[in-house]
Amino acid sequence: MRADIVSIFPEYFSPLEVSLIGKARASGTLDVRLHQLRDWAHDVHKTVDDTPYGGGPGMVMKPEIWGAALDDIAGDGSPVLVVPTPSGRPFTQAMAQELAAEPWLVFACGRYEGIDSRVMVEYGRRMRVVEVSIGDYVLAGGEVAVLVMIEAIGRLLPGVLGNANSVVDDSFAPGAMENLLEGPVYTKPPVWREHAVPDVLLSGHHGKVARWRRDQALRRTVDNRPDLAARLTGLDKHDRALLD
Ligand SMILES: NC(=O)c1ccno1
Repeated sequence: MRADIVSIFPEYFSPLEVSLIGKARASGTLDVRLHQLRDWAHDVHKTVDDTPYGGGPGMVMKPEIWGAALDDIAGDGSPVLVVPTPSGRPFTQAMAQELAAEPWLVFACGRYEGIDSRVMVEYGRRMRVVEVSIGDYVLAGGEVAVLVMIEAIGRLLPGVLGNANSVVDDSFAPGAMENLLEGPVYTKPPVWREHAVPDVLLSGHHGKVARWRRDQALRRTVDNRPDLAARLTGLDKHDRALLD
């Protein structure tokens, strides 16, 4: 996968040089290319924003600058243009899976009050444009949201995770874990400051361990995400007794 990131703060993305994503880049699985948006602004101050039509606070990012940058980066290609914004569609594990199947993503990091909306209309004519929110809160710009998305997407790429099975057991992963949060996890020692690991996990009985883990996931989902619990399907009598 190729991932182009356009930002006025490309230095935000140094974390993409370490850990799993750094290894994915080194192996060639993920080709991240950073672009300084101001390189397409040719006035002496490298201006990328201006006042909003209709008045109101803040500044809006200029369409000409974004157009020049995206034309150069995308050329005649048709990447998926991903625009982080609080007003976008929710970024979910399912969307991460969907985007991980794409060969080429271009991330446009807005700042100030956002990018002139005509940019998304213009590029929607020649490529898929997704405006995405990582949560119901407002950040100072799209950079942190792109870090989140690249991590969530990059870990799904073939060979990035040492154990591909761990993706299957992810919280929110489509399938058995969909709408279920992961339960508690433990490692050695078996007792730590009087806190003992649940006996079932030491039993070696795989069936009982699986049942216990699902019960814990159900309980955590009901406690922390009743909205997800309401969407759970395929629950048996045992599950329902836990939820009530
Ligand atoms: N919530 C978000 O995804 C976001 C992106 C930029 N500002 O907030």
